[in-house]
Amino acid sequence: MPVEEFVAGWISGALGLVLGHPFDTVKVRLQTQTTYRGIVDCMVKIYRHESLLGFFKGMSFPIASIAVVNSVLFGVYSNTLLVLTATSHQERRAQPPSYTHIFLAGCTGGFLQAYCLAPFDLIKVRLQNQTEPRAQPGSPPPRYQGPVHCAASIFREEGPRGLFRGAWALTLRDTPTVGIYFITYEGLCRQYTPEGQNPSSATVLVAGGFAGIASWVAATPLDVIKSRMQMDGLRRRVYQGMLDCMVSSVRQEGLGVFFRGVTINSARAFPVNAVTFLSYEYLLRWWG
Ligand SMILES: CN(C)C(=N)NCCC[C@H](N)C(=O)O
Repeated sequence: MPVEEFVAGWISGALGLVLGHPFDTVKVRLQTQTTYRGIVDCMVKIYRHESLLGFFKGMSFPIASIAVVNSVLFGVYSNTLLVLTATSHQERRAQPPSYTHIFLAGCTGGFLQAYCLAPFDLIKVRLQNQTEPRAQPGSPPPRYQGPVHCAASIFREEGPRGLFRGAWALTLRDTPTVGIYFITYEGLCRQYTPEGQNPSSATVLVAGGFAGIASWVAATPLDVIKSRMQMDGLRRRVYQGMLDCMVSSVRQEGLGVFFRGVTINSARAFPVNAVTFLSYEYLLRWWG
């Protein structure tokens, strides 16, 4: 099994993650809290109360976990294509796989990465939602004092299954949308690249960026539900399950609730995935 795809997936994912984390914090707050009037209001409040560091809350765990999550995503995607089409990454420009194969390989990668991602994503969302400024002498400490403390507290208070809260919504969010992610990327690269050649850097950047936007727009409804399920149980359980969360969110906030955070999600998705695909492609060409 070729391992380069796993390593390239890890490095490219880490670069994208650092670039996109501040946007991600704003998105999570908008999806789960009702105190903000919009993106700008949320950004100003975070900056005023929590300083620039507020935007980077909850980033250390995703950085540590990206090695597993993104390498599973890209590694499983590429190796599934290898099984389906008997072509390696280098051979795929000359013998392009069908869109059905790309979609199936993307869904497989999305499904498996969701399981690795679930506990890390939960901890990230819980930490991002802590609105207290950095600990100051005399002020009460925030509920979670860091990722390890957060993981241990969830384990103690909610049991081992608590670490997988929201995992179903996450799996449903990622399985089809990662298929969309790779189809959009490949489709755009093929459109703007002469047959048999490698796409140029500009094409990779644009195709990666739009793949990010297309997949995140499709993912936003379940992203909202996933974030709410992950925050549920913090004080008391509000939702009986995913369906109950959907129904009560729509009852209280209307259908628009499914598109909470879609603008910031898209603004984040473009640069993150442009950089992710560019570094992924170049690392593989370099090693190839
Ligand atoms: C819509 N979804 C779930 C995706 N497209 N997932 C693939 C990876 C996305 C990238 N790490 C990011 O954080 O944007």
